[in-house]
Amino acid sequence: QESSTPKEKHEYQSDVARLRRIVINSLYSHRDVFLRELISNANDALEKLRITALTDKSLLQAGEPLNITIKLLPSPAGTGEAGRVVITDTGVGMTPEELTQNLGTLAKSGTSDFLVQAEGASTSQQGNLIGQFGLGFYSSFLVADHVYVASVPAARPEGGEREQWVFASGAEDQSFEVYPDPRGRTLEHGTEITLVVRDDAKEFVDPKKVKELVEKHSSFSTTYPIYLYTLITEEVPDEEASSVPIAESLEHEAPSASPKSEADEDSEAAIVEDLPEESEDTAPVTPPLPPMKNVTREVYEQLNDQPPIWVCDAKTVSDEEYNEFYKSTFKDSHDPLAHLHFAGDSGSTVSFKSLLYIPSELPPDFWSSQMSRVNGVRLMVKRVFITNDLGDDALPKWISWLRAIVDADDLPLNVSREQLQSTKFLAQIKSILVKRAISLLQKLANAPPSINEETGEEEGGAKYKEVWKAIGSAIKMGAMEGSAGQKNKLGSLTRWATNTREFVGLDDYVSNRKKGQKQIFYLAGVGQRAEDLAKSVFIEKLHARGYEVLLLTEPMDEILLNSFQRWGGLTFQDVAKKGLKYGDEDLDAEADKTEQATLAVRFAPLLGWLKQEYKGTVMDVVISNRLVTSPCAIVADQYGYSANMERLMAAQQRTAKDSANDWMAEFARKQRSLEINPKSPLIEGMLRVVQGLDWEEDVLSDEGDKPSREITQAEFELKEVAQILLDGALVRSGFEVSDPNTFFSRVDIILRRSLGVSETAQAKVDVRPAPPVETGPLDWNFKQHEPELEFKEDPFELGDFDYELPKNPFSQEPEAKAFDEAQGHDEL
Ligand SMILES: Nc1ncnc2c1ncn2[C@@H]1O[C@H](COP(=O)(O)OP(=O)(O)OP(=O)(O)O)[C@@H](O)[C@H]1O
Repeated sequence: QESSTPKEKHEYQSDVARLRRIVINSLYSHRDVFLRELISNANDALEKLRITALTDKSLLQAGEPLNITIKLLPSPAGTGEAGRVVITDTGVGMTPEELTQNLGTLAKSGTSDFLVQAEGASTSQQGNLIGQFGLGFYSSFLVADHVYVASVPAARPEGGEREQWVFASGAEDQSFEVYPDPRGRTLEHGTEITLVVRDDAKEFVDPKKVKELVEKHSSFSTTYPIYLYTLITEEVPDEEASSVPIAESLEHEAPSASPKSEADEDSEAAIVEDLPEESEDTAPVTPPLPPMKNVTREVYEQLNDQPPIWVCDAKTVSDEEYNEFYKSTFKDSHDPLAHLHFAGDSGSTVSFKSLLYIPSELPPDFWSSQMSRVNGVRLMVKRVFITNDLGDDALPKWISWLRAIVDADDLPLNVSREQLQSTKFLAQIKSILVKRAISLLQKLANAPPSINEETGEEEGGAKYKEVWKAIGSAIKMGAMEGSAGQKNKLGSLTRWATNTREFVGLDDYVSNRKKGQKQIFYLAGVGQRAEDLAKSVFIEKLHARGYEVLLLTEPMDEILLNSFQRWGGLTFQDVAKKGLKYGDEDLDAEADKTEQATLAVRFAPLLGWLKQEYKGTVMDVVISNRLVTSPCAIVADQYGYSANMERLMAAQQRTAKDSANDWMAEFARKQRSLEINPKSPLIEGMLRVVQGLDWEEDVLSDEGDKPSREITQAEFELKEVAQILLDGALVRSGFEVSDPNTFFSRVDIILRRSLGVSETAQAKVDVRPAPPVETGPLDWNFKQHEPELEFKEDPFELGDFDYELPKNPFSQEPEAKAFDEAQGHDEL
């Protein structure tokens, strides 16, 4: 394709060069995808033409063929090329401007982000990433050194004629050329892509290989015929060179004289048996061989003459075929997790066939994108693509991950989306798809676990684990915003981790409840791991008693559960809040009551003292029924925030600051109680100290917050312990301590006391300051190894830092000098 016409040279957009490099680098072992990509582009161009021709009749004359042809051509001798693959479609084609724009730049959104990600990834990760991004035209360079794209637009450009132009580029080039095709017009309209195949990719010029690839990747992906054009050279008798016409000479000769194929030999063997035996001396007459010559024929063979997959009988289609069809149609490099193939009736007398797929992950922009009208439903009429934009009848956001083909039999071919919308068809289709997808999910979720005999792996229920991992959060979203009917079905499909099991449905939880249990217990900790939540102080007694607790780790979990209000007749109970009932309290009611009454009397002094101590911080101090080993916990009241809710609210307030929220948060913070564990030795110890104090009368006569009486050393120390106990309870219960510095200073004192170390002794601080400010010029030419900065030995003598600790009035030691900030800095 040498041209004498002046060629316009264009630099590739820098992103294109980067993408081509990644494609070529990472996909060497998946080179064969190039054919799928180019066929997919050809299919798109044909669809585009057919659809625009519905409104602009001038674009397509009646009877004009819409098809794709793959030609495999040998290369001229001595060129060093392995051959050429030429893929031609009779689609919309491109103007010279479109050739430059479409093939020289990347218009895809998110390209830059993708490139940054891909460049930082390993080669195999790159392969995966690219699979998701879509390779498109640039995959040509996986097998070709040079690519020529000749194209004629179907539409006449404004004020001009339709011309055939060429886009040409080498695999290594930083630029490409666009010029009028020196061959003139060879195409009516459409695009012809010529790949000059590299020597190491010569397998792709082999018809057998190409047939195999089309069968594997593309046979179902286009409804337009794909033809394979090959040149076949055969040896045939040369009639002209023969004096006797061959047909005539054969008439007189024995069958063995004709050039034989293997089949001929077989049939001849069969005939020989029927012939009368010849005497040994009758030698067979050997006829003269006719002269032969090589004849090259053009052969067109349709590669996709089978009907599209969705109209086939499901029994005749293998899983692999379903998966291949999915990957090429929906441009996904991963197999789908499940499919459903069914025929239906829309309810408005339109019958249709449909094929649904659950992809292996949510689309990358699932959470970030606004509701998109265009999603993964491809609407066809009589096998011909109509639209993938269902307008207002697009699938709801929660299920927009669904990939589906819907092919209606009884609609006119030239129907437009607007016309469809005026009928009820689209709305009916949408509701049928959602219903069917939910029933597919239910089937997977309820499949009993079974063992695959070949692999020995668990199947059935295991498949749903994969599905849940991939789209579980979308199912939760559906359960939250779906209609009442959907809410229950989707709620049944949700799965949770618990303290005893990993993957539990709500129905399963309910049937596993203990006698008398009226609550579904849950504990929420957004962003935490379920196994860490399972160790929470709030679960210890429930766990020890054998109750199951749902562990919620995603932000919407708690809101979702509360939106159900009840499940299977049980209410939901946050175990970090008041109101926890085991349901068997009545069984041992008398014994329990007596024990509670005894404990209440015994611990009354401690409860009273703690209530006084924590006044304004917690609402109440009570004896706990939920602790086993931990000494205490902070429990939110019904209207208070659990630690989880408090964190969520705090995150929200950072974005939406308003005083009503602040007020609410402050109110909620106060709605909590401290529960103490009467069985804990620490609590027992505190009780003993309180019993030794003489404080009750003082407090009763006290009007202010601070008792007017003298505080003894024992009470002072108990106050410190009480503060640490409260902060510890907050942390244990997942809350934040209000002032971590004070908390740790207190811990510090207790540690010193237990070690017999002075409570006021200061740490010796000896810090070498940074050298003086650099005044010399900046050296931009950094050497690989910069010389080490030199410091003088111990250049400054620093004064000791003092660290202020809360002062203990009972300490026998002289008071330490307070840290003077200004003085400290002066010294520096
Ligand atoms: N055979 C063709 N006929 C007409 N236009 C084409 C053809 N092949 C490519 N194009 C144009 O070139 C553009 C870029 O093609 P490319 O294959 O790189 O990306 P894409 O098809 O948009 O995306 P992807 O293939 O990744 O889904 C296409 O959007 C289309 O406009």
